[in-house]
Amino acid sequence: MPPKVKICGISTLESTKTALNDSADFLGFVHFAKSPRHLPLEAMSGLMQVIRRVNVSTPLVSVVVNPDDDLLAALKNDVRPDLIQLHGKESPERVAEIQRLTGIPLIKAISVSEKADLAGAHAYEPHVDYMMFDAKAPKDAALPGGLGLSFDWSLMRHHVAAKPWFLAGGLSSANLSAAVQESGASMLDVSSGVESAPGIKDAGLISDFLKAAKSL
Ligand SMILES: O=C(O)c1ccccc1N[C@@H]1O[C@H](COP(=O)(O)O)[C@@H](O)[C@H]1O
Repeated sequence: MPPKVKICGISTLESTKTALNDSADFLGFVHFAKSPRHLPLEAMSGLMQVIRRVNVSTPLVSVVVNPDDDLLAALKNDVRPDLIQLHGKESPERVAEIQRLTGIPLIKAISVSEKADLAGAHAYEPHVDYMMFDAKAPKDAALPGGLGLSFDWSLMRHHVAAKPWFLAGGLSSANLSAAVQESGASMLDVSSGVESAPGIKDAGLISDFLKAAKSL
């Protein structure tokens, strides 16, 4: 079975069309002011409404970082994504609270640089539908993800998980086969690996990535 793919950091209808034509399994939209992929909530909501007119089956994911209750209320009441991806330093208790507050299925991203980072993942599992494992950002980085950095994929090999998980960080059409082989991932998440410049999605690279993943 080929891995499922989430194309993340989408901000235009053009890249949405390419991703859907080539059978992306999830589409991600980032709301984080420091990101070159940042979408204000109104724009995210508008784009999602347009997408839903032509496609109701592909889950649409709002990616946020340490969201406060006001942002969660806006996501729940106005944007209404299928999933919320938490890509900050949210504690397991906060994730449980976010689940209660929104009722929206969650993806929790964990930053990984060494095996010990994986142990903390289990505490989140009761509160989420999916986990995500992404490379740990450098201390001085402006973003917690979307940096095109990978981690040692073999760390995932013996990870026993109660929830399905995405592998993220520095993936591209050139390395995804090795990443799947080394990590055992059945779900992939990509952003900068399908861009020509930070925040600029490239139709050819999106297509290449999806075709390479679907051919595994
Ligand atoms: O992409 C961003 O700008 C971003 C901002 C804030 C939180 C998360 C973000 N991106 C997530 O990181 C992964 C991996 O990115 P990459 O493929 O290494 O560029 C991306 O898919 C998003 O889920």
